[in-house]
Amino acid sequence: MESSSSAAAAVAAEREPTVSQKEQWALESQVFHIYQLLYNIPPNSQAAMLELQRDSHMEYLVKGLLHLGPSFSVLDANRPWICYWIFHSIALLGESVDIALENNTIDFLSRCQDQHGGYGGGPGQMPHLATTYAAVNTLITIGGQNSLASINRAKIYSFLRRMKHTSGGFSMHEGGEVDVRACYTAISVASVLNILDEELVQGVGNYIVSCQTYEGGIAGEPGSEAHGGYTFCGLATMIIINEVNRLNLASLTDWLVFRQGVEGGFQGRTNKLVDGCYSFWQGGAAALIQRLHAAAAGSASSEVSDDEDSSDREEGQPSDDESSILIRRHTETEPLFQSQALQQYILLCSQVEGGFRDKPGKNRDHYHTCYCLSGLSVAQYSRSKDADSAPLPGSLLGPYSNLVEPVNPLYNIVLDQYDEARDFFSKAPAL
Ligand SMILES: CC(C)=CCC/C(C)=C/CC/C(C)=C/COP(=O)(O)OP(=O)(O)O
Ligand SMILES: [Zn+2]
Repeated sequence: MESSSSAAAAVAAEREPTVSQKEQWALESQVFHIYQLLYNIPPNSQAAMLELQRDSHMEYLVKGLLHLGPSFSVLDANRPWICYWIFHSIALLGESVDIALENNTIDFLSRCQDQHGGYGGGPGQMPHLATTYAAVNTLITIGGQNSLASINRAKIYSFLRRMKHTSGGFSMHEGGEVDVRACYTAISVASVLNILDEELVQGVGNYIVSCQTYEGGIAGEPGSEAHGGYTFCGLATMIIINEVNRLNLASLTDWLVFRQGVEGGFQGRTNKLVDGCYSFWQGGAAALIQRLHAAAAGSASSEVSDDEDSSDREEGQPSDDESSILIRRHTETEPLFQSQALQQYILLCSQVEGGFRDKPGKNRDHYHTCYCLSGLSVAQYSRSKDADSAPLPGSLLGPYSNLVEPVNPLYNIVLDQYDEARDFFSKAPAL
């Protein structure tokens, strides 16, 4: 029988931090020390500042919706984006808004829907791929029959076909620029609405491969500089169309991991400053690569054969098996980035009283609030075994109340809402 003193020693040894935990703590305190010096943070304030200020964020977000007015009458070509940034942030916080506000938003977005398909920045405005992506993601985030059924899939399909460009890519709008963002928004919308087919996919992979640069990241257009925003868009698109292995994933990964700065946040491109919004663009891309590794290791092969039935798929439509595996099953290995350091940057440097910002010295806005919270989610769940299982102990920075909802990183939609939409559109009639 074990003596009580050796049992106590065993317990103490179990509690003894491992070398890697000690290294992690040393790194965290070093990073915090840098913040204190840079941003004049008073001593002993670390714990309080590491808290997610949920109430003040909700207040800021709801005020943002009310500011759009009862009929969203402000003159702005970005209104579907504002809706997405706000509704997605609220969903990440696990909250919802008044039903009247939801109905107002559904009604407003219906009025942005063009009679020939796609959504514009406001009623009567030209349909645009970016605002179409934002409107569709908002309606999925609101969820429910009214919201999902308000999307005219057949007309969106015809809009997407009209935006298809001879290069294989897509134009953002009629006569507009062709770039990786356009490929992503078109393919993401088609995939989530279950209207993706060979005609839409044709040539997209070639176009994106031509945008991967010598650095390893992906540029907006062939010949331009690799950038986090476009790297996320290109990588997610290639996964959705099941052509991700055509990218040089080793050099993409190399490029990506070196974009995390000593401050803990990510920069968008080489030699630029870190910025809170890249917490998602780069952090989300890292999460996708991490899941590709898990899928390649075959950890999900049994799940595919059990759960996924591709027999009722439209002929010519790419299988979504690969992307489903990716989302459902993570990896048990360490994340590709310093997840705690990223959470520190988001909470200590980007968070303000109500909302998030690029960096200290900048003002908060809804775009940065959305992408900082999305990045926080990706970081918190970066060591979870499955898509919706709780983060492993030690991977959540700050109190448990900091935990936000998990997302499907391919679309950046909260997982529950994505699941509802997937189910809804899988039952929708074929076009
Ligand atoms: C879904 C969708 C529409 C995605 C958009 C992706 C995205 C954020 C692209 C970034 C565009 C870009 C080149 C910003 C550089 O800005 P900058 O020069 O001000 O910033 P930097 O100094 O950080 O590079
Ligand atoms: Zn930014």
